[in-house]
Amino acid sequence: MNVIEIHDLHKSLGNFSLKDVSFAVPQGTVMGFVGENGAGKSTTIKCMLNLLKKQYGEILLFGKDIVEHELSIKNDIGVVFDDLYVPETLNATQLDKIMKKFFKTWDSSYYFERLVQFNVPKRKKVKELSRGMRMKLSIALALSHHPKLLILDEPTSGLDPIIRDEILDLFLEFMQDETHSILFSSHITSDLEKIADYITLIHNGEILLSESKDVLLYEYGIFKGSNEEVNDLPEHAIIRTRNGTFGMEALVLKNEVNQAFKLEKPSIEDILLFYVKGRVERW
Ligand SMILES: Nc1ncnc2c1ncn2[C@@H]1O[C@H](COP(=O)(O)OP(=O)(O)OP(=O)(O)O)[C@@H](O)[C@H]1O
Repeated sequence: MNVIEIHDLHKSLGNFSLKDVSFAVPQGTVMGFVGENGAGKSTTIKCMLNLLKKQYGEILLFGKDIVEHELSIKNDIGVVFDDLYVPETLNATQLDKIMKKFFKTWDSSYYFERLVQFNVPKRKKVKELSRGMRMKLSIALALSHHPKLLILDEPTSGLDPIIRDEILDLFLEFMQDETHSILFSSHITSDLEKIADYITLIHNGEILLSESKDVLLYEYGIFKGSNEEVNDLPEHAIIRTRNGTFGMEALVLKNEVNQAFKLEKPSIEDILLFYVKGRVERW
């Protein structure tokens, strides 16, 4: 079963548009949603949460249309944005009282346990918390009505590597329940490499790739050589090519290439760069 299904989503904002965006997130998995600044990640997420009205297309969460079933669907979702957007003079204890009113399933004792686990002070005002603390508070708020799906829009951007790592561990802990799922938008590919099962790449409002991370990491290879050597690769093995520092580079399907060609193992970042900056043809 897919917890998220997006079919042909279209949305224009000024000069920018999402163009027939389609992808799915299977239950029990983490989808890394990646793209450079302005690629359309937040616009897609806002449409998914019905914060922005789509022009056409279909968005199903837990198999139900988000526009028709917004309230019931939102009970099962936890959302974390790139910052904590609540009045800055409130503290974590006051936020508990507010959240109780929004969610029938709000679990105060679970929330306060998370604050202790994440070392977030209960009585400090939001404006007095460090950025890392605010994000941890944001995650505690997103988790404490026991959602089945987390939608995370750049939750680790602007954080140092230690806090980022701690936060990724919190998401991995959430994934211990096999019915849980995450959509994680980021442009930090190393975070996605650590946590994601699938990667969806958006570029200029279009989906360029949506694939299992293991397929990308273990079935793709990079060949570096001269133009003539790249020309010797079988046509159907080549996914993208680009100019390298010394000649040409080709992203290829490993199994389709003769072992005489020495291939390097790509990182997720390499693959994304090939898709965004590379060419489909050889030259
Ligand atoms: N309200 C708006 N009116 C006009 N254009 C908008 C509006 N909101 C966003 N945009 C434009 O839409 C494009 C996509 O923005 P979006 O925030 O979805 O990108 P993103 O992939 O989330 O980028 P980032 O990583 O920088 O957050 C950008 O070019 C942005 O300037």
